[in-house]
Order: sequence, then C-alpha cells, then structure tokens
Amino acid sequence: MSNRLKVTPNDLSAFWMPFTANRQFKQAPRMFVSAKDMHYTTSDGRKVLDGTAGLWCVNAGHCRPKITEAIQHQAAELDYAPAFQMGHPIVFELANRLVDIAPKGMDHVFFTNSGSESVETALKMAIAYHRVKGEGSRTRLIGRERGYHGVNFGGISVGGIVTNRKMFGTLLGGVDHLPHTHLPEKNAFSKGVPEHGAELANELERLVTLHDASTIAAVIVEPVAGSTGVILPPKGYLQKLREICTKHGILLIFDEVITGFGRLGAPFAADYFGVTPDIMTTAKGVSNGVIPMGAVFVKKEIHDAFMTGPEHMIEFFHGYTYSGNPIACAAALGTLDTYKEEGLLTRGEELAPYWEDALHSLKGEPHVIDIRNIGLIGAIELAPIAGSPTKRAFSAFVKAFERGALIRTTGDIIALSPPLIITKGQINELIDHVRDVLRSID
Ligand SMILES: Cc1ncc(COP(=O)(O)O)c(CNc2cccc(C(=O)O)c2)c1O
Ligand SMILES: Cc1ncc(COP(=O)(O)O)c(C=O)c1O
Repeated sequence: MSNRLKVTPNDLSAFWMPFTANRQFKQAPRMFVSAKDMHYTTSDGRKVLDGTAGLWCVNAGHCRPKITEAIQHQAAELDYAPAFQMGHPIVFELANRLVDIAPKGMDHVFFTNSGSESVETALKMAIAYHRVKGEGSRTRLIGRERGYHGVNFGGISVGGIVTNRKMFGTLLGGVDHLPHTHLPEKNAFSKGVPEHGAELANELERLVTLHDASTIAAVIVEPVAGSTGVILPPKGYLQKLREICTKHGILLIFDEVITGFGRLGAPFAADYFGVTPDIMTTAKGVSNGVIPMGAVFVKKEIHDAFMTGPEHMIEFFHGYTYSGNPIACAAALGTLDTYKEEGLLTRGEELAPYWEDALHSLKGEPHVIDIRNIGLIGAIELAPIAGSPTKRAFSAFVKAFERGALIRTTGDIIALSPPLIITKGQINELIDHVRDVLRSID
C-alpha cells in the first residue's frame, strides 16, 4: 500500500471537516488508516472495535472480500456511464435485487448518492406525485421534532434537530412537525419498543384539521429516530400514522437510512413493525458505507402515476450525475451478496436479546439516566454536566477511543450500532469498554 494512504500530512488545515470540532480535532487528530471486519487500525497501530459501524453504515463489517472485489472489477470495466437518457446493466440488476428484498408493493427504486439526497428526492417526488394526480394544492410537508433527515434544505426543513436548522435561515415554508415520541417519565429503561405514547400519532389529525388534507403532501418520519439519540416509536404509533395518512391521502415516507438493511434484525423497519410506507429512503447500508449511494423505494402506484403523457417526455425532472453510478452499484451488489450469504439482514433478530441484556447491564452505572434498545441499536443517555451539555458524552467518546472502542455520541447520549457481524464476545467487550469509561469520567 502506498504510504500516501497511511501517513498523516503535517498540515491538516486545508480539510474543513464535517460535523466536527475542527480546531480541537486538529490539535489531537484521531486517524484510522485501515480496517477489517469489526476493527479499525489507528495511525499509531492500535486496534479499535467498531461499535458504530462507522456512521451506522458498515453493516457487513469492513473490507469484506465480495465488496472489494466487485468494486475493483467494475472500476476496470465501466467506471462511469451517463445517468440521464443512458443506462448500463448493473444498475438495472441492482434495482431488481433491491426490489426483491423490499417490503411488498415497493416495486421501483430511484438512485441517489446519500441519505440527504434520498430525502430530497422523496420530498420532491411526493409533491410532484400529487401534482400529476391533479392535486397540486398538496404541497405541505410534515416532519417530526428531533427528526434527522440529512443536511440539505428539504431535510433540515422537515428535520427537527435545532442545531441542524438554526444556522440556515428560514428554510422551506409549508412545513409542520409532529411531536417527538420520547417520554422518559413513562418509558425510561424500556427494553425495546416502549409501551406509552402511541396517542402522539393523533397529533397528525390535528394538523390535518388545521391545514386540511388537500394541502398536505406527505409525512416523513424515521421509524426509529437515530441521530437524535435513538428515540423509539411507542407500540402502535407507526400503525396509527399509517392509518391517518391513508385516511387523508397523505403519503407516508419512512426514512430508513439508519434502520434499513438489517439494523433492526429485519431487512427494513417497515418489515419489523409491519407497516408499509409509500416511499422509503435508504442509503448507508445499501453499499455497506463503502461507496456513496442512496436508494429511494417507491410503491408501484406512485411510480406509475408519473408514467403518463407523451412518451418522448421526461416524466420526473430530477436526478443526479452519479445516480446509479456503476462502481457504487457494484459495491451495493457485493454488499447484498454478503448480506445474503451470511444472513445479515436478519442476524440482528437472533442477537437482539443478548444485545439488550448486555446494554441494560449498564443500568446503575455512573451518570446513566436511560437505556434504550431495538435490534442492534443501543443508546445510553447520560446526565449532562450542569452548564456544559454534551461535554460528558464527548469525554466518554474520547476515552472509549483511547481504550480501543469507537462509540457515537449525540448530545449526552452514547449511541451504539455495531456491524451486524458482531459476536457475543465482542458485544461483551464493547459494553465492558463503555462500563469502564462511565466509571472513569466526571
Ligand atoms: C434517517 C437519516 N436520514 C438521512 C440521513 C442523511 O444521510 P447522508 O449523511 O448520507 O446524507 C441520515 C444520516 N445519518 C447520520 C449521518 C452521520 C452521522 C449520524 C449520527 O447519528 O452520528 C447519522 C439519517 O440517519
Ligand atoms: C452547475 C451544476 N451544479 C450542480 C449540479 C448537480 O450535481 P450532482 O448531479 O452531482 O448533484 C450539476 C450537475 O450537473 C451542475 O452542472
């Protein structure tokens, strides 16, 4: 391997890092130079257990052979083909393979390059769908407090995380938000889906009464809200949302960028909860995080509604230069092959009870005020340091990294989402790291 890939440059100033405390990082950089299966290797040669699948995306583990080989072959065969008015076989094969594992009725896939782009695509598609159906007055979008839908203007407008919104002006008009479903006073330390709060879905009826259904295009929610710190849907909540949307002709969009591709122990959260949305946005696990890709799954009736008018006309004026990029498709096909051969889209189901017990063994450890879990996702909420919110969790992140474990923090919440190949022994190792860190921080 060329040294270029492993030696940190002396001058780190040029790279403006995303979602990072740049000055602090560049004073004490944390660098990974390689990875394999469940572990990263740091620039100083330490192994670090990956407790977060990178950023919730490396579901199959790192540097998996089928994915690597698929990318290498494709890059030497067809590196790029125009995405508009031209095609290449691999993108059609991938779309078919994805539809094969999708919830029933989701028969079409639109490719993007990220979760943020999948969200923008879904929002535009929803509004355009109503227009082609003759209901152009349906332009209002409804998100949810504490929702995360990426960082483009549509996503932060329907999103509900204030730090992702407040820097960027007035955002899209015609957006409302449902209340979030975090009820610690009733659901703290729940194991899996919490009992209380399904009635919060009825807030959608209130918004329909306020605006009239004829003005509302879609509701977008994460079935499990990840980035905000893992907020779970109360029992029956998603089913209620589905019923209300169906009743009023409002499209239901599930943002499954995190929950998709086995994270909950089922192919998708839609399968796990038995609720089928009209549009489903995905990214991350679709290509194991290796090559940027997003995929928007769409019900047949939505796709078909666009397929009208003169056949020489473009039906949906939207798309990206890299939509269905051949190398990204190769990575995704290698990923799906790996998921299939190793049963990873459902492995989380068999591991979930063990994961749950290990996580909840942290109850009573210093600073822990809540523990939440579903599938192979876990969250340990810490009491904030008075006057210094996020500082306690961030110190846990740094200490964990120094000890040899990668964890994720948001606010004062530790979020865990390991690759789906994790063993029970590695679950114990990860939780022991967290326990020791909790006992060592202020
Ligand atoms: C539900 C959801 N929707 C959209 C996006 C945006 O995807 P892109 O980043 O590919 O544009 C996401 C991404 N989620 C995400 C991305 C990076 C970090 C974290 C974290 O919680 O630490 C979460 C997501 O979780
Ligand atoms: C000037 C300009 N801006 C933005 C874009 C969008 O880029 P992408 O297709 O990668 O989203 C393009 C694509 O051709 C472009 O030409």
